[in-house]
Amino acid sequence: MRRIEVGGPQPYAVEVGPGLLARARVAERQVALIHPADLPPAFVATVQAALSPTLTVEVPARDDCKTLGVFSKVLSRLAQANLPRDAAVVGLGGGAVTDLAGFVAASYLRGVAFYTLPTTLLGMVDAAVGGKTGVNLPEGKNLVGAFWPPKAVWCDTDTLTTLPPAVFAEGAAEAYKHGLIADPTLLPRVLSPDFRPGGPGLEDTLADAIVVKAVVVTRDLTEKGERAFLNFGHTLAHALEAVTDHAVTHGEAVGYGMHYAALLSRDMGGADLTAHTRAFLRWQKPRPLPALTFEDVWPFMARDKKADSEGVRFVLLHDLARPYLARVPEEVLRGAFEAWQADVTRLC
Ligand SMILES: O=C(O)C(=O)C[C@@H](O)[C@H](O)[C@H](O)COP(=O)(O)O
Repeated sequence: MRRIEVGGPQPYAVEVGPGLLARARVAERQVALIHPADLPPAFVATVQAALSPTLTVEVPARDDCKTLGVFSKVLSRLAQANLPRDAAVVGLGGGAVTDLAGFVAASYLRGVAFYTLPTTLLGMVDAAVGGKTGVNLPEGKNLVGAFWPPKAVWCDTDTLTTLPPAVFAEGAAEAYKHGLIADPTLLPRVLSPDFRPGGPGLEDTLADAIVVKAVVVTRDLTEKGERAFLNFGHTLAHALEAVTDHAVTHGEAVGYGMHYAALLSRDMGGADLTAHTRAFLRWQKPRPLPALTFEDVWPFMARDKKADSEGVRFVLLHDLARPYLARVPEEVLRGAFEAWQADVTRLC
């Protein structure tokens, strides 16, 4: 069992280990439990037994739950149950549902307590930790939301054994990203055969990947500075998700997006780290992309949240663990896009 402390205005702990769904405890007397429709019923039953929720709300799976329509319906369910302000919202499931549940918690009665029980690798390494909550708009990913940190995060590693291998591999993209931006020891460990559900390398590699995020969000909860580095690969990734209406999953898109960001980093004068991002794509084996042009993705990249009034900014790497934010000239963006397309067509 590993315990990772997250500091900042509202400190909390992330616990990583087996059997945690049954051990979840909250201080609040009333609880709204939110989970996706495709979650194994045994997970829901275990958490219901642990927390005796006032109501349990099932929402559509994956990003289909991250809409203003679903958000509004969930809020109505809480209001119809007269859930009071001293209640808690608990998000159980993958990153999409914990993003939605957190935004519900941040908004209902202007804010109630929030807890996360991630059941996917992506949720554990990334989405359930750090307090970025929200939903998508047709115009782009996560365009509406709030910073609303959880009071506790329980990563029950037993849940990972039920994941299809492709879903586990999706989540590995965020752990690999933490290796590229901060802790290069993670790079071989994520690609190692020991890093698998039930494997000997799982708990420590997962926990060390979470530590990277915990350190950053402790220092910069609301992304005034270094938190933006956690967005490495996400400018193209979010565009791929939006332009394909989420047919490309977040983890696949991050794998693709990291390779684009590595090409941009090289073309802007940084070290050539593309062997790492190619190795990751070979390992992850994302589904092939539809044919896309730069013009298809550019409108979505232009709405990226790292853009300021002077335009879009990308997270690039001078070298491993040396991230920085930069504006990139259009000809460099286009050139790297062509190189990226040639690579991903060959590799994936
Ligand atoms: O926590 C962060 O900060 C991140 O950027 C981590 C990302 O991996 C994550 O997907 C995040 O939700 C994206 O944030 P966004 O601000 O680009 O929507």
